[in-house]
Amino acid sequence: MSIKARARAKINLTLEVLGKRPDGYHEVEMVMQSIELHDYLEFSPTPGKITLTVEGDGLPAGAQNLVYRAADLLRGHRGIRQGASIHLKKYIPVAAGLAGGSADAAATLIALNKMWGTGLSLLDLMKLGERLGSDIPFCLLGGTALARGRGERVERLPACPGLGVVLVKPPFGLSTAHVYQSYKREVSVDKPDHRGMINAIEKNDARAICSHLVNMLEPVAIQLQPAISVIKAKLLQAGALGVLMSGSGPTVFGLTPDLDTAHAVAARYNRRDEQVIVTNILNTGNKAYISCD
Ligand SMILES: C[C@@](CO)(OP(=O)(O)O)[C@H](O)COP(=O)(O)OP(=O)(O)OC[C@H]1O[C@@H](n2ccc(N)nc2=O)[C@H](O)[C@@H]1O
Ligand SMILES: Nc1ncnc2c1ncn2[C@@H]1O[C@H](COP(=O)(O)OP(=O)(O)O)[C@@H](O)[C@H]1O
Repeated sequence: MSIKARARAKINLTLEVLGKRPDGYHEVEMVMQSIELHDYLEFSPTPGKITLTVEGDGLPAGAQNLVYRAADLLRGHRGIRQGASIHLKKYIPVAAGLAGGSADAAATLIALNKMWGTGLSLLDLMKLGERLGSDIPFCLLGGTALARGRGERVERLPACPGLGVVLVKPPFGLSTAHVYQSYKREVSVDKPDHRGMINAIEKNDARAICSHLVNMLEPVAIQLQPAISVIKAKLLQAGALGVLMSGSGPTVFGLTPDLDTAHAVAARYNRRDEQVIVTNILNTGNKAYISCD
C-alpha cells in the first residue's frame, strides 16, 4: 500500500527569545500557526532500504535530507527491517523560516509509522522528532500552538481564524543557526504579548491579531538582510492588515481578512525578484494536520 501525505508549512505569529541555554540553543516562547502551503510526499513499501527522490529546489536526496533522516530514525528506533521508497515534491521555499524541512520530516514519521505499523503515539513521534529539529514537534501537532523550550515543548491553543496569507520570499536564504548566533538582546523589539495574541485569536479579531505580531529575531535578520524591511513596507502598501517575518526568516508574511483579499494584495504587491505565494491559515478542527491517505 502506498501512502500520500501533505507536509504543511508554518508561520510564527509571535517569537520571543528568552536567553541562551547551556546546550547552545536559545530558550524561546512563540505562537505558531500551520498554513495550507504544503509539500507532497508519497511512500511505498520496499524490501530493505530507504530510497528518496526529490522534485524541485536543489535539495540533497541522500542521507542529508530530513525526510531520509526521519525514516532512518524511525527504523532504527524500532529495529525495523522493512524499507521505503519515498518521493518528495517541494513547494515550500527552502531555508525560508517556514519549517519546510521539519514539516517533511514530521510527515515522514506519521506516514511510515502507519505504513510500517510501528504503532507509536503522536506523543512518541514528537519525542522522537525533536532529535531532528526544534520545529518538528510542532509540525507533528499542527494548528495553532504555543511552543517553548527550544521550540519542542508545544501545547494546543484555540484555533486561529482562517485568514488569508501572502508569503514573500526574497531570493536568498537565512540559516537558522546564523540568525540565532547573531541575535543580540539589545538590538531587538519589545517582547511579544503572547497572552494578548491568544486573546485576539480567541475573539477571532483579525486586527487585534495583526497588532500583536512581534518577532524578536526580525531586527537581527534585517541587519543581516535589510531587504526584509523593504518587503514589509511593500506588503503593507499592497494592503496587508499586518506583516511579520516568520521564524528565523527571510520570508515575510502579510495577513488579510480572507483568501480573496490575499490574492488582491499579491496582485498589487510591487515585486522585484521575490517569490510571492498566496495561501491561508489552516484549521482542520480535530482532524490530523498531516493528512495521510
Ligand atoms: C539533529 C541535528 C542537530 O544535531 O543534526 P545535524 O544536522 O547537526 O547533524 C539536526 O540538524 C537538527 O539541528 P537543530 O539544531 O535541532 O535544528 P534547528 O532546531 O532547526 O536549529 C538550527 C540551529 O538554530 C539554533 N537554534 C535553534 C532553535 C533554538 N530555539 N535556539 C537556537 O539557538 C541552534 O544553533 C540550532 O543548531
Ligand atoms: N526536505 C527538506 N526540505 C527543506 N530543507 C531541507 C530538507 N532536508 C534537509 N533540509 C535542509 O534543512 C535546512 C532547513 O530547511 P527548512 O526547514 O526549509 O528551513 P527553515 O527551518 O528556515 O524553514 C536547509 O538548509 C535545508 O538544506
